[in-house]
Amino acid sequence: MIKVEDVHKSFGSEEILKGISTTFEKGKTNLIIGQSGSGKTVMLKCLIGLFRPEEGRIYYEDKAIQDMDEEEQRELREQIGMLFQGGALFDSMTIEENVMFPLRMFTKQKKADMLARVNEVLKRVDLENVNKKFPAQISGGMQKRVSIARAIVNKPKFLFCDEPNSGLDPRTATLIDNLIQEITHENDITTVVVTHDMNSVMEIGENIVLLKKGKLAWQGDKEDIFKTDNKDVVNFVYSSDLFKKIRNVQLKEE
Ligand SMILES: Nc1ncnc2c1ncn2[C@@H]1O[C@H](COP(=O)(O)OP(=O)(O)OP(=O)(O)O)[C@@H](O)[C@H]1O
Repeated sequence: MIKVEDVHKSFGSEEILKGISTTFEKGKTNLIIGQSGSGKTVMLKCLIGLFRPEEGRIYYEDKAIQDMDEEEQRELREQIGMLFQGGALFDSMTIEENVMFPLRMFTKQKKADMLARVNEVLKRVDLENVNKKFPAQISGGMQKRVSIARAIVNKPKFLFCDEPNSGLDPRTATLIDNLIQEITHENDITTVVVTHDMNSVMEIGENIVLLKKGKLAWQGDKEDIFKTDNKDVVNFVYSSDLFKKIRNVQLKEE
């Protein structure tokens, strides 16, 4: 579980996060949604410690990052898996080397043990016989699977994903969403996904945090989101053309 308490983050005189308080739950896919510029990525970067909020606290389980000494912060970094926008694989490394990277960085395991774990996670994401290929030699969807394998190879307790299915066709995007959710459940991970994709909201929205201009506008799950009258939620949901069309059809039928 990650608990966020009254987080403020500014750049110069511009306050981007204006006192966010929320909880991201363990064993669930927690989504941060909101219009472009609402502060989703800044929030994610505060969560992983890339940005330091001027005010507020971020608790990992019982301990706030702000109270951790260097050793505790290093331990926390080891427990974090990250899936960046676009996958961000190292082009000059093979798939196997890419996935092994966090193990080489954070552990002192023997090569054979690392390789066994790499093969285990590649199998989990349904990728076999690609070990010696380079990222450019496999499809975008496969690259995304490799990124997921790399994000979970060191058995993280916390997984952060920034727009994990951007640039993928809808079917592959759904497969990636479902894979992230399955892995979250299997390993009881606290997963936080930044997305503006309504399909993701409907597929894996177990705890959805809606940001609007740096404030928390609404929180609920994928069932709640279609029941609420909250104006910001309705505006967000029906800003998607697909949902506007579905809504029009429903209105015509009534
Ligand atoms: N390093 C930075 N320095 C200055 N301003 C920043 C920095 N990072 C983000 N911002 C500003 O913070 C605001 C929120 O940006 P953020 O990237 O969090 O939006 P977002 O909700 O993730 O949008 P999108 O969906 O377009 O990615 C923007 O106005 C952006 O210009």
